[in-house]
Amino acid sequence: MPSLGRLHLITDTREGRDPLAVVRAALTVAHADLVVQVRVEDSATDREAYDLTRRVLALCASYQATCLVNDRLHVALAVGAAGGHVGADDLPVAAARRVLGPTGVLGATARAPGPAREAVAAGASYLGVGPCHTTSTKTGLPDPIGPAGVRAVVDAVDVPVIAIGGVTAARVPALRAAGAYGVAVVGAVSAAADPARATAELIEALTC
Ligand SMILES: Cc1ncc(COP(=O)(O)OP(=O)(O)O)c(N)n1
Ligand SMILES: Cc1ncsc1CCOP(=O)(O)O
Ligand SMILES: [Mg+2]
Repeated sequence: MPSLGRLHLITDTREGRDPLAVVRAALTVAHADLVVQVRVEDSATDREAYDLTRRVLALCASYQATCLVNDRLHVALAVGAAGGHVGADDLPVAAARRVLGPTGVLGATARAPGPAREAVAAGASYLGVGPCHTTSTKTGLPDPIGPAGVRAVVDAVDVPVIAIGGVTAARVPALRAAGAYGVAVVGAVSAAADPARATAELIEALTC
């Protein structure tokens, strides 16, 4: 498997957002360092998810960037994306691994060392760990775990840990110091006045 990018941009498909414009802007800066995870609203149809993912994948292909699909692994397979990401309400990690096959990139959400170890044993190739900080992008989340919570998971597994939840460029150094391999963001790029600049700041923070 090629090495995983350190900056994961998760699409924001809420009303009034323009996910393709944001992905395009981020790719012009981050190129192959970017992983784009296509995440649609639960209310979106599979056809909508499929159409968006095809377009994101085409953009990613121009920059040799990686495209993953959140939750809907059949969409990932249908478009030929590199893999997908699952959490507690999605397919179990072992089932997701069977769907994607041995070479697909499979992310799994984990917030604590025990579940993190289980996810890796079941076939996760990286872990999304958080929420690290408070976020308004997703509701119903448990309390933030902070850099110390990230460190606890990092110490328990031997796969890349991607910190998620309220991540900004200013918060990257503490997360990296805690052992995070990379970060996943929605708002830090999608809600920025200048998504390309916001991407550059995140990349810079990740490479320091
Ligand atoms: C990199 C990364 N980490 C965590 C998540 C969250 O996934 P999940 O817990 O399944 O929640 P939803 O995103 O599906 O609402 C993620 N998507 N990516
Ligand atoms: C999908 C998800 N899972 C945990 S936090 C989160 C959203 C992160 O969004 P933001 O980067 O805007 O805080
Ligand atoms: Mg999910």
